[in-house]
Amino acid sequence: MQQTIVIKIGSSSLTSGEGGLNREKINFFARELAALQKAGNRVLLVTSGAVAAGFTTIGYLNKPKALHEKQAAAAVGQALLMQAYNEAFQKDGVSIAQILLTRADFSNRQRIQNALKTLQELLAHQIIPIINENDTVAVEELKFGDNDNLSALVANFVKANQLIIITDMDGLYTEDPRINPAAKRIERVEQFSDELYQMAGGSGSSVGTGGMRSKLEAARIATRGGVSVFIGSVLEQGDLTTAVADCGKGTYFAPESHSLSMKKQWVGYHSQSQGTIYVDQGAEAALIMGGKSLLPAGVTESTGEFIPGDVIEVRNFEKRIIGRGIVNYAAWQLQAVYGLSSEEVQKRVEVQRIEVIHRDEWIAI
Ligand SMILES: Nc1ncnc2c1ncn2[C@@H]1O[C@H](COP(=O)(O)OP(=O)(O)O)[C@@H](O)[C@H]1O
Ligand SMILES: N[C@@H](CCC(=O)OP(=O)(O)O)C(=O)O
Repeated sequence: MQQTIVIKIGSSSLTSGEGGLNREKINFFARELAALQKAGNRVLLVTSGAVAAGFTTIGYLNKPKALHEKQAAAAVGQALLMQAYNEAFQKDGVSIAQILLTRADFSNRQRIQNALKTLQELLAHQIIPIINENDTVAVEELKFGDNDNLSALVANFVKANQLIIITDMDGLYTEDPRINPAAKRIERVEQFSDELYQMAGGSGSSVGTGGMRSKLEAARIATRGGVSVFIGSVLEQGDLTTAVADCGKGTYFAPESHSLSMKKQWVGYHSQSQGTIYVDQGAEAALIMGGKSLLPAGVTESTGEFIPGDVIEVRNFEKRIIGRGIVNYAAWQLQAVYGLSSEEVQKRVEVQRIEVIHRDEWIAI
């Protein structure tokens, strides 16, 4: 069966710790991806490695931390990365294309629809799109940073069958094996839990960014969109095909059977939030367990200058994010009715809908 497969390769798998590209590895991955495409699949690559590839050319001794330095390194490295991929894929007679995206592009309907049409056109012509974050223009607060989340959004957007996240570790372990060598690998995940998130730590290498935590977040986003996910290693010839065939060296995540609608995906993951609403424990339970809408009675505070129709974040009494939704009140209207009954609210403000967030426009995170 022809499948649409998004493959994400992290910096740790493409570069050396001291910076610079590892051409042998790039040639190897190009061969693996070409084989997958020749087997009849639609293949997209999300690649990291621009910063790690470029920083030595600029003269930095280590992977830079300041944003302007990372952006400069990425500008140098992205060209080197594409040059290396181009030469590698040419050997297998495969053409490639470069796509650079930012988080802001996903929140803009027209821009992302254009990107989708471009991707579809490329795939129809057997060209492998190679996607990275547009590091030089991304603003710090809105950066993907690690590409794991970017790969999940891409996978959902193209309605991929599988997302394969290739890293330097053969899957998710009960603890970072670099810290505890006795940690055990988790073969399959059917359901996400707090316990699972506690296992996943940050990056263990000098070139990686998000570690297992951001990979787990990406797996959650993609599986909610109906995409199967694999996190693991691809080291030898045939490993990628094996990973796609459900017997790779890593951890598999089952897709949710009732995947989120495009609208809910947009609310939860693509859109930019314009403010935050804080709710009490009763409202949290109603939203999370009861499948109910949020009413003013459960709101304790809000921040941001939102207007009706904006997407906002919802946080609980511990200030932990619990979800996102489309708000039916302007910030000033909501401020006038915190904690009030719906009857009281109607006397004080004029709103289209009494619910602060309707349950159909709410997504738990
Ligand atoms: N529970 C865990 N299981 C496996 N790896 C983990 C875990 N927690 C943290 N890690 C770390 O995550 C790293 C992979 O993430 P990262 O360095 O961001 O790689 P990449 O560049 O491939 O995205 C591993 O090298 C490992 O040290
Ligand atoms: N867009 C950046 C990604 C940075 C990064 O380190 O990501 P990752 O290796 O996936 O954790 C780059 O190309 O360098």
